[in-house]
Amino acid sequence: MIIDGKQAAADLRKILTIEVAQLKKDKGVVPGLTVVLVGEDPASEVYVRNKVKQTREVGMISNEIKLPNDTSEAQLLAVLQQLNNDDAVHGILVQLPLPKHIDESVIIAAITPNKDVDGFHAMNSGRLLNGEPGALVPCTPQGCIMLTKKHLGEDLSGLHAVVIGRSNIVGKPVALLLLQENCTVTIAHSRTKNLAEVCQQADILIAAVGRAHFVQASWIKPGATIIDVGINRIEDENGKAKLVGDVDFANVAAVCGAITPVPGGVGPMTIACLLKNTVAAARLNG
Ligand SMILES: Nc1nc2c(c(=O)[nH]1)N[C@@H](CN(C=O)c1ccc(C(=O)N[C@@H](CCC(=O)O)C(=O)O)cc1)CN2
Ligand SMILES: [Mg+2]
Repeated sequence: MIIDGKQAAADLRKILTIEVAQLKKDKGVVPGLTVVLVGEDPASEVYVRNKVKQTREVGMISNEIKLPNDTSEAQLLAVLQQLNNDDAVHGILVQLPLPKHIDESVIIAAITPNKDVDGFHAMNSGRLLNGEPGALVPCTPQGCIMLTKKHLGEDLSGLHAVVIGRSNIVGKPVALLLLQENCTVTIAHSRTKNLAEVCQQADILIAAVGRAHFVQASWIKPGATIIDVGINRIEDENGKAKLVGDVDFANVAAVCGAITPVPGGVGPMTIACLLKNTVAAARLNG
């Protein structure tokens, strides 16, 4: 079975459209998201355009602030301070990656935690770690759990989940979410010994390594659920640019029980969950 992330994202946006209308009716609050883009990375420009468009489509306010590549860290911090103080802005997102001369951790730390719709601020990762209410949870990990449940249902307890990757943005938070779901969780990474054997134990395998076609069919437990977070641009046999995941899709699909495609899997859920976090932030701040 192929898990359709595009459809799941459209379903979530439909629910959010109703919630946004309800929030406006009951509280007079229209959630507002501001996305800050520094520089001209072409992929980031596409993602930001899609974020702005989809935010508006569900009835929320969306603003984009485009800054030149040579924006200093201090200038970006000044923009964030203004947004932190603006009551009409419920969610703030700084598109990553930032130009090399800007320290991402300094920027993430400068966003008011209750407006941090990416869920990257230490206050939000701490809340997630402690299982506290009110955490804004990173979007891609939320999407991974929703897509896993599309196939396996709501109860994941007792299943062995293996996460390949330990980034603050995907690997660590998705492992914490799986633990909240009562999974037995293994975090594997570039130094893990016997990675194939570790993956063979997985009922749920989350691949977030950033290497095209890295996960092989021989690593897969028959019937496992595979969530592919990778977005790798490669050339096909005719030299044409092509987007592929971290999983050798064609061969793994023959062994597993269900798998997310790339494109059309986790990617669309990342933006839908950003909209969900913006509604949550409007409830926290509104
Ligand atoms: N501040 C953030 N920066 C980045 C994040 C993030 O969550 N917050 N994640 C990624 C980029 N990203 C969103 O920003 C993102 C990546 C991919 C997709 C997506 O829908 N992908 C499509 C394919 C699109 C294509 O052709 O390129 C898919 O997989 O079907 C959405 C959002 C890094 N930066
Ligand atoms: Mg940098």
